[in-house]
Amino acid sequence: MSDVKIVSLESKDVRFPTSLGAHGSDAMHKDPDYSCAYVILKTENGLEGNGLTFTCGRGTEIVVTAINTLSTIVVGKLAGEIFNDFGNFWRSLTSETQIRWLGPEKGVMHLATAAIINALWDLWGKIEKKPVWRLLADLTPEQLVSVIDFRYISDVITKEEAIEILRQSQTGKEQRIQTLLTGGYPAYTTQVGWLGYTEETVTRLCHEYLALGYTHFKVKVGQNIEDDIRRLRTVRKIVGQDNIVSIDANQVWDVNQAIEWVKRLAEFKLLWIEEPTSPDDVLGHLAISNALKPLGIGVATGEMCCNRVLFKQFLQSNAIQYCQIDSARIGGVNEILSVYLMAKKLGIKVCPHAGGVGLCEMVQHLQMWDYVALSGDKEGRWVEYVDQQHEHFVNPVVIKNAHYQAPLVINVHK
Ligand SMILES: C[C@H](O)[C@@H](O)[C@@H](O)[C@H](O)C(=O)O
Ligand SMILES: [Mg+2]
Repeated sequence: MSDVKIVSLESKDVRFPTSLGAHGSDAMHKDPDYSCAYVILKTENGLEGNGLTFTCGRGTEIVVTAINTLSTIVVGKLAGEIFNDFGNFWRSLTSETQIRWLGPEKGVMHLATAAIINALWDLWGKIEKKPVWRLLADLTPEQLVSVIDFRYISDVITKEEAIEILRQSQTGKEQRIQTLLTGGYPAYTTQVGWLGYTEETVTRLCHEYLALGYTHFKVKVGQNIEDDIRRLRTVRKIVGQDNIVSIDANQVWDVNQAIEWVKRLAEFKLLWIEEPTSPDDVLGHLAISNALKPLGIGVATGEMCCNRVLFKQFLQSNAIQYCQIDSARIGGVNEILSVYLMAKKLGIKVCPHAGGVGLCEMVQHLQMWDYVALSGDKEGRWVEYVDQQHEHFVNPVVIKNAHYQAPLVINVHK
């Protein structure tokens, strides 16, 4: 492991005026300006680790300040010192004796943690000269588990159990790597259904994405029931009955309102309703899930789930059927791995949230690792795909026939 020192951390406030075109708009976030708080770690031998967390415009400066506050815990450390004991380093970042009061392990501080932790994984990948999915897949079960902080989740999964699950999942790994390298990983798209798009735009985009090979489309709902019915009718007419349609309300409803509203949309044969209510309301999601089960509609959430503890409760109580981890919301790769392990143990599918700025670029690595080294399964799982802001990345995602192509090389930006 490299003994190279991390000599600086720079954080940037990067914003794009996407609200001008209503790109990314939903019932709750009517005018998002896709933005990010971006982290650049530099080592003494000239390597860079890049990471980010996604934001919607105003307030990004607060996340940047939080990153700067945490930077003293990272700068001056040897990379090897961090990566050889990553679980404990993660805990030192989230349990700093005074800063912890600002979270703990949630909100702005956890977004900042995610940006720093993701930059560290990028750096580790560059040191090992491997894309992160491959770095993860090549770690032994013991090494992988050593990056995770099991505090608060050991009642559901212990270190030893996690090692055992990972050991069992080694069977067939090489073959799955080959399958991934040839076929990629399935994507679904939300690009067709932003709430602020006109009927004409939705129609055009549905045709376009159908022609690109997509089979699963997500539509924003929740502002006006008549509009939702009209829009879903349009989408269904174009994509047909055999393709999949899901909906996303971005937390606008009360629990009973969610049940009533979604029942009125059930005729459109929906796979899931995403974020029907508050992202913290485990029992509310359970009530919605129970009410919609007879209609064949699942419940999905996760893009604003604050940490592994809340994910534990959603998974434990069967309140959700689709677990939507987000690469930049909880405390970065280390904590997300613990959610994948709990989901695997409890038999719940992970379908990551992506889009934003750089979320597709980051989360593809985690889902590819999951396929290769943990769940071993792609059936009924997709990574979200949104066609925005990819051009700003040195290694943008590559999608072919609605499948994410596994990143192979590391192009280091100089
Ligand atoms: C404000 C954002 O675009 C959200 O609407 C978006 O992340 C969305 O919830 C999604 O699932 O893609
Ligand atoms: Mg969503």
